[in-house]
Amino acid sequence: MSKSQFGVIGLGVMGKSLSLNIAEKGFKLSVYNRSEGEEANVVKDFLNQNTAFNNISGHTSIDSFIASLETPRKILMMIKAGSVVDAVIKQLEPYLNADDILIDGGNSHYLDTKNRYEALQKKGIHFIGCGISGGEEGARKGPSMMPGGNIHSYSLVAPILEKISARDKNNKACCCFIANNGAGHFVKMIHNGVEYSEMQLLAELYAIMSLTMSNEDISKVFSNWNKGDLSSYLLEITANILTKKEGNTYIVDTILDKAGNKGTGSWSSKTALEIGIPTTMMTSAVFARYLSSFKEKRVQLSQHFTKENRTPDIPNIKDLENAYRFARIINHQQGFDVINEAAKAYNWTINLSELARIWTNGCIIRSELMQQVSELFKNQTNLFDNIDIINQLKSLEPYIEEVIKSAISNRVPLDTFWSSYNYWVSMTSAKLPANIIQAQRDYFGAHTYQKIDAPLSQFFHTNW
Ligand SMILES: NC(=O)C1=CN([C@@H]2O[C@H](COP(=O)(O)OP(=O)(O)OC[C@H]3O[C@@H](n4cnc5c(N)ncnc54)[C@H](OP(=O)(O)O)[C@@H]3O)[C@@H](O)[C@H]2O)C=CC1
Ligand SMILES: O=C(CO)[C@H](O)[C@H](O)COP(=O)(O)O
Repeated sequence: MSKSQFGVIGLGVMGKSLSLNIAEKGFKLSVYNRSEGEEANVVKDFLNQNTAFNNISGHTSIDSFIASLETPRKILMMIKAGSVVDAVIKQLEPYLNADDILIDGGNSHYLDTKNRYEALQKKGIHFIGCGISGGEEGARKGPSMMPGGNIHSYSLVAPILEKISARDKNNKACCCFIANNGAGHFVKMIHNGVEYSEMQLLAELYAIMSLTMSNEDISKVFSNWNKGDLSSYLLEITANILTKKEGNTYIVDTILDKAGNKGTGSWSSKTALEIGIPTTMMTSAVFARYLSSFKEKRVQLSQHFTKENRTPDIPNIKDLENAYRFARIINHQQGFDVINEAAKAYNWTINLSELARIWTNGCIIRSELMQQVSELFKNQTNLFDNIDIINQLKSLEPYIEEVIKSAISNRVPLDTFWSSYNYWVSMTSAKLPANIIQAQRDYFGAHTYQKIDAPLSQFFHTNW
């Protein structure tokens, strides 16, 4: 019997969908899932539910899984990130030979990927840390794929990865080699950071609009926006979420307002803090999720505030639309800025235009704006180097100001909209009050300061 061209380890949400996608594209595939305890029937159930595919073989032992694969082996791990990945690599290692290719498609931390890449490289095993985005549906129909490692190992699996990934508007695969070692997982991490802000902006719009509007009406506005330059996957699904009912009840009205997270947003923020890039929006979106988790405390404290019996004064739809347009540009600039700086720090050559291109379809942050960003990055690496973007943000400024004023008057927290505004105003201010910070630092700690009227190489100290 001929051997399989590809193997997938892990038949969870993503692993199952990717396996079906790979099989559908005609590749002979082997799948493996652990089979202890509750997991006893995972592989059997998967095969039984997908009898239409006769090119998938299922395995519950590593021995038979490995023996079923042609060499060099090409294996995708689609498993829980963290120590599980190390444990599975440890299980696989005795069976792997030089030139075999192991891909980690989960949301692993890029520094873990770097370490795994270097450890496996010593044995001649190719390791590819591949960010994959698109959720369950994207994985089944075509995700956006962000492989990192080295270009040689990528070239060995490119025919499969590029075949199963989404297509951009020119029918090109939404998959390309990102850069060395952990770069693929790095950009996926920042993708998720941008995703956090995009989600939070929509949640904040919902917060302010629902003061006077029904779910149905908010959904109509979002659907309308989704027909033009604001269109995005997240806007589309949020419009759908708002109208979904169970019986007579809107499901969204019954969902507890405590947001979860699996870590990639906070990793993005920590990384940005470490390399000194102000990703204020994704960071405030992470904190907004954390704040939401204090539900019991919030309920207790809210008792000190009675709702005023007056009609809320909410901004008009045009203000909201333009504030949203403004904040999304800032969010994308911040996300790509941290990627650009990290690329310098880690010596990665990342083509930002190409990265934005593979995010135009398949992934969670796919959007019309991403398409425009991909075009803009053909000529520059910073959106603020484009005069049309500056003029657009300038013209949008009054709208976000109206939205913020209204949020204050209605006591609605708009963490991420505020962040975008503050960032923009700071970034476009020639003078900030950091002279006071420098004086304070020098006062209490003799940290010294530079002067506006002296060469920047000179540092001064005052005996305050
Ligand atoms: N869901 C999503 O939208 C996306 C998820 N990802 C990432 O992809 C990866 C998989 O996610 P997803 O499919 O959603 O997760 P699931 O929880 O659905 O599946 C997790 C998989 O990991 C396996 N696993 C868990 N613990 C162990 C262990 N100790 N030893 C061996 N195998 C183990 C599970 O096996 P078992 O069934 O036996 O428990 C299962 O196959 C994660 O890193 C996730 O962050 C990336 C993009 C999108
Ligand atoms: O990677 C993803 C989408 O791109 C996953 O869905 C991820 O789990 C989302 O992150 P979180 O659970 O922290 O919201």
